[in-house]
Amino acid sequence: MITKHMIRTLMIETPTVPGNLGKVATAIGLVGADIGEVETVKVGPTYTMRNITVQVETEEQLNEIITAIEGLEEGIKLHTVSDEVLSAHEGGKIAMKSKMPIKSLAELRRVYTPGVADVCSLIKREPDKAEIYTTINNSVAIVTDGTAILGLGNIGPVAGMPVMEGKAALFDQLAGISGVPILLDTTDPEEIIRTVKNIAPGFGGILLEDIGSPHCFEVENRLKEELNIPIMHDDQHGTAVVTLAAAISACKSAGIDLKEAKVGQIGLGAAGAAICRMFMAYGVQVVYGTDKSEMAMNRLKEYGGQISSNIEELMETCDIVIATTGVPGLIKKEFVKEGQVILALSNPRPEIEPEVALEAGAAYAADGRSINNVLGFPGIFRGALNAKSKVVNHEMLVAAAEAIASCTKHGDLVPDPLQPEVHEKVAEEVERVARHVYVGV
Ligand SMILES: NC(=O)c1ccc[n+]([C@@H]2O[C@H](COP(=O)([O-])OP(=O)(O)OC[C@H]3O[C@@H](n4cnc5c(N)ncnc54)[C@H](O)[C@@H]3O)[C@@H](O)[C@H]2O)c1
Ligand SMILES: O=C(O)C[C@H](O)C(=O)O
Ligand SMILES: [Mg+2]
Repeated sequence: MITKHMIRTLMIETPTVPGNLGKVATAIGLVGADIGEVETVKVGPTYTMRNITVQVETEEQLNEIITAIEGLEEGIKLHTVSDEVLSAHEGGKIAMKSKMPIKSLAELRRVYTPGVADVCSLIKREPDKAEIYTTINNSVAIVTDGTAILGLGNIGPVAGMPVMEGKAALFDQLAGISGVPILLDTTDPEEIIRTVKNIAPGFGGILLEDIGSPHCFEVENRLKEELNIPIMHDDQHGTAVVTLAAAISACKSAGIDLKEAKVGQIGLGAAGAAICRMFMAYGVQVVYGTDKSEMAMNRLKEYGGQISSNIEELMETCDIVIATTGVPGLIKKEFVKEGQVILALSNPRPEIEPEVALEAGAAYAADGRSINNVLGFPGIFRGALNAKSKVVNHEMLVAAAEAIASCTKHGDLVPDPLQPEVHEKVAEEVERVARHVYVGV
């Protein structure tokens, strides 16, 4: 079954007679669409109204469903077709809210002036007190210049805002962190660095998001040198953590030693380069790579990786293949080798659909929806902030990968991202390693 990416909700009326819902379901199924939720909105004496969610590949397929349902007789009526994903975004997904009630003058004076002046003066005298009396230490700036939004490319920061709001929503719900989207109207590395440094006093950490390569490398390295708070480019290190966790789990299930496996990467941009470095630092002996950019290939050589001249050659050589190109369908099913592990991580659509890779002989296959940095970044920042760490370093990232792998059931590649224990475990391990490094044990 190919994953279908368009989700629509159909409001359908059927006479309250057994068998009518079945006719609707058959009409949808014959077109090749998938049915998601079925919600009964109203059961009347003569008719029943339901919202049926369908997942389709294209507009044409949606139109075929509409025609098929309209063609059903016996009083079956299609009332509306709505796009619930779009509706869910109306007004945006996040808000800055007060934690304090302000309903009386006494409360107003406590929360704001004149009371607040004493708190300001205290922080002026003792700057460390900002950690206790402000939200700074629990806030992370989610910074993008819009140059590599998902696999959609350079669509600009405003078009990328739904992703940044999504990251903020995940920070809140999975780790209790206030994530604040910051959209930059520049793609110049120097300007990005200057801007982030100028806003840094308001944050306990900085998450760089969907900033394309190669400028993301300089931006991240310089900010790490010049600022004293945890900084992480999610597309690089968040992705590398989760990919390493998935590879550890796949190898454990398949009885292979990851360090001896031949790992191959298609796409060596922000995500690909970091995955390569992480796997090598973990102890993987050989990492092969291919990219259409010569600069990216040179980077691979610098890291000690081996170049494959094309995708076919890489697929032929490797046990574990990781793709981060942003190009849907790039890996043809004919390239898949029996028993291979294929992680096609591009969002919103992978280089090969997991179902296609499995049918073609892969032992394990997954896409960027399940192997996603959502499993890493909330807990990594929770742990770093709890430890009052000034950095996010390699040891903390490996601890996060091992924590994710330890929460994964045998036969799965990664755990369910909505399982709170996963994020708690990642946070706990990252905090433990960060504290260990700090006290210099
Ligand atoms: N699942 C996740 O958690 C996750 C996280 C980060 C990025 N990603 C996905 O990875 C993809 C890349 O993101 P990025 O931030 O690394 O972008 P990027 O622009 O930094 O890197 C993309 C790289 O792919 C290369 N490439 C493009 N087309 C190619 C082709 N036909 N053959 C070989 N190489 C090709 C480019 O030259 C570039 O080096 C995106 O689709 C993104 O959604 C997924
Ligand atoms: O944001 C995501 O869902 C994944 C990742 O950061 C991406 O850019 O694809
Ligand atoms: Mg991203």
